[in-house]
Amino acid sequence: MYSFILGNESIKMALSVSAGGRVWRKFFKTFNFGPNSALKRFPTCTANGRLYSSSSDNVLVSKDEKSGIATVRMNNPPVNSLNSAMLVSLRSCFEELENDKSCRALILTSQKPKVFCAGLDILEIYRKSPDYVAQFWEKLQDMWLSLYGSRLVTMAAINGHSPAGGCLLSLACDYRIMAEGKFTIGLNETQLDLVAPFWLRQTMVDVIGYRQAEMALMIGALYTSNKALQLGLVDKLAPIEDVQTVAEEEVKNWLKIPDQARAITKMASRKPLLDELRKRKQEDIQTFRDETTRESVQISIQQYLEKLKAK
Ligand SMILES: CC/C=C\C/C=C\CCCC/C=C/C(=O)SCCNC(=O)CCNC(=O)[C@H](O)C(C)(C)COP(=O)(O)OP(=O)(O)OC[C@H]1O[C@@H](n2cnc3c(N)ncnc32)[C@H](O)[C@@H]1OP(=O)(O)O
Repeated sequence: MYSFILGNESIKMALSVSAGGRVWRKFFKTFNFGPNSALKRFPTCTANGRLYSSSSDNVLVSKDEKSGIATVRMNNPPVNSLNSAMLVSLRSCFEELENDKSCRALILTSQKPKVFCAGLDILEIYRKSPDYVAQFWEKLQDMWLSLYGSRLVTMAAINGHSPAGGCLLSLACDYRIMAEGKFTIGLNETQLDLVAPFWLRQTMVDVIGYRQAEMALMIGALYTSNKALQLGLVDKLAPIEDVQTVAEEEVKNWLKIPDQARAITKMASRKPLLDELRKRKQEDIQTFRDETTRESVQISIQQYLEKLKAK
């Protein structure tokens, strides 16, 4: 019964041979997984189990065939900022791993220690056309839907700074291990005169609770690793050189839980937010386009960029 969850077809197969099939059938009927749901897609994994067909090397993937644990390393120097190409590569990588029946978990980390991800590439929203920023935002939404809605165990191995979009990636995972030391994490959008969208704000609330999230979001707080651990924004700390090993150990613990029960439980708790974004996708894109192209916001972004360069 507890076979991998690969897509609708294999779920149906599992149900038909299972004594408890009726229960699961009722579950899937009740939750009516949407068109983008990881649980609904049919797998298209390659014959030899190797995957990832991106033509660029901004995302590096390695997979341990025995354990089914894939490591996804962001590789967009100098700071892994999320530009359009990066968002497309990440999404395609997450989807390919999702559809690889031998993959059970993914660890998301940075190829360049000290910076996990500097967030959205600010240049992608500076003096760009409304259509361009709209397309950019949709790429972010799609990447997030694929990571947050993944059937896999997803673990963020945060081996450096993780502001804004870096924190977004971390919050979309199931568990967060962060490097000890001077590194920071948080949703600092308001410092750039930006407002985090509802789906991102909600993940912060879900992880650290309403009061702390409300405060953190309003002041655009960036927390040190220690403070982040105290708040529950990350789950564990490790010396920077051990973050990957600790993540692998933690994943192995998670993989002791039967995949199907774990994934269904995860989806049951995440489905409302996934559905809400799917439903309000166009409205969310429009808000982003209108907000970011506003002259006053463009001036704030320009000032922020100047501050970054002058650092
Ligand atoms: C529907 C909703 C409607 C409206 C909402 C609108 C928007 C919501 C968006 C919400 C989602 C997420 C938003 C974001 O992610 S915004 C990005 C925020 N990021 C940051 O504030 C981080 C900025 N960077 C840093 O603090 C540091 O770079 C960092 C990560 C601590 C690393 O420090 P260090 O190693 O010292 O590296 P440098 O600072 O010297 O940077 C090297 C180089 O990279 C440039 N750079 C850094 N970060 C970015 C970035 N995010 N985008 C583009 N470029 C970046 C930096 O300027 C340096 O460039 P140089 O040319 O000087 O080498």
